[in-house]
Amino acid sequence: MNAQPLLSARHLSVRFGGVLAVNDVSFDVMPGEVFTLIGPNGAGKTTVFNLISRIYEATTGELQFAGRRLNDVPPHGVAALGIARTFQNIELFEHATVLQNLLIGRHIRRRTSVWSEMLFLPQVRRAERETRRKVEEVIDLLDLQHYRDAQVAGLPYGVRKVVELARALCTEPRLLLLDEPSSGLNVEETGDMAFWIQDIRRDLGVTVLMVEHDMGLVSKVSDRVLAMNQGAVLALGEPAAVQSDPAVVEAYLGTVDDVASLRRPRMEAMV
Ligand SMILES: Nc1ncnc2c1ncn2[C@@H]1O[C@H](COP(=O)(O)OP(=O)(O)OP(=O)(O)O)[C@@H](O)[C@H]1O
Repeated sequence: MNAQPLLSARHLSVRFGGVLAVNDVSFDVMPGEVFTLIGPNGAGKTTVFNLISRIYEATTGELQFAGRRLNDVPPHGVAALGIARTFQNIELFEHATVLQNLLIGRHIRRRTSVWSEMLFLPQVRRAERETRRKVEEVIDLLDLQHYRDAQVAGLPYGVRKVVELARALCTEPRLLLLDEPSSGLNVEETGDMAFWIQDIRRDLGVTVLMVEHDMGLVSKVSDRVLAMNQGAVLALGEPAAVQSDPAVVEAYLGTVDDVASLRRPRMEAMV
């Protein structure tokens, strides 16, 4: 693994009125890894994503992406830097086809000017061919051939999640932010999602930063996990170590005493 982090967060804090949504959070995401944020509801995970996407402004702290300070980049400049994201609630053009959604997603990579587009100059034709090639590569990778010309609105929820993933990949990101990729999926679809994430990392070399609640998926695909609670970092390390960390168990289930009292009735029921 390369020694330079792709994404670096230092002492990030965000305050919304009286709520300290993110409290002095620091972490590095290394190139090629799958790094996952976990934590109970309201822990601050989505706020961290919104800081990286530049939707929110940090109250204090710094973000760097590929050695560049992110704090000064406007929200519309983030994708062009090589950061793509999916959302907890899918955000696609419902009345367009899968292919059209992917072509729109790809469009931000285009470097051709309006004039050259109007005149359909050779560089525009080249860019068009390259766009098609990339979109078809993503369709093949995520096995979407069957849905290429289908309207998004008519697709099952699980397929729409994969289309959203595909659209993010069409921008050829270096960092992919996945906000709860398993939300709304059944067990089988969640298993498929784990394979897609592993394929994306292996075949495209894309670094993944994910927020996820499903611990099965987290354990399967993550290299490292950062657990948060009430805005602050609780634990950082390999998935199994973080999940068994007493502070993490307590944050999810209440105090250690609460956990013990939850267990007792079941033990008694067994005797
Ligand atoms: N725009 C906002 N204005 C005010 N408070 C906010 C805003 N966004 C988030 N918060 C608050 O910040 C805290 C952290 O919220 P956040 O959505 O980041 O948590 P989360 O860990 O992503 O939770 P979940 O797992 O439920 O999505 C919560 O108390 C939330 O109410």
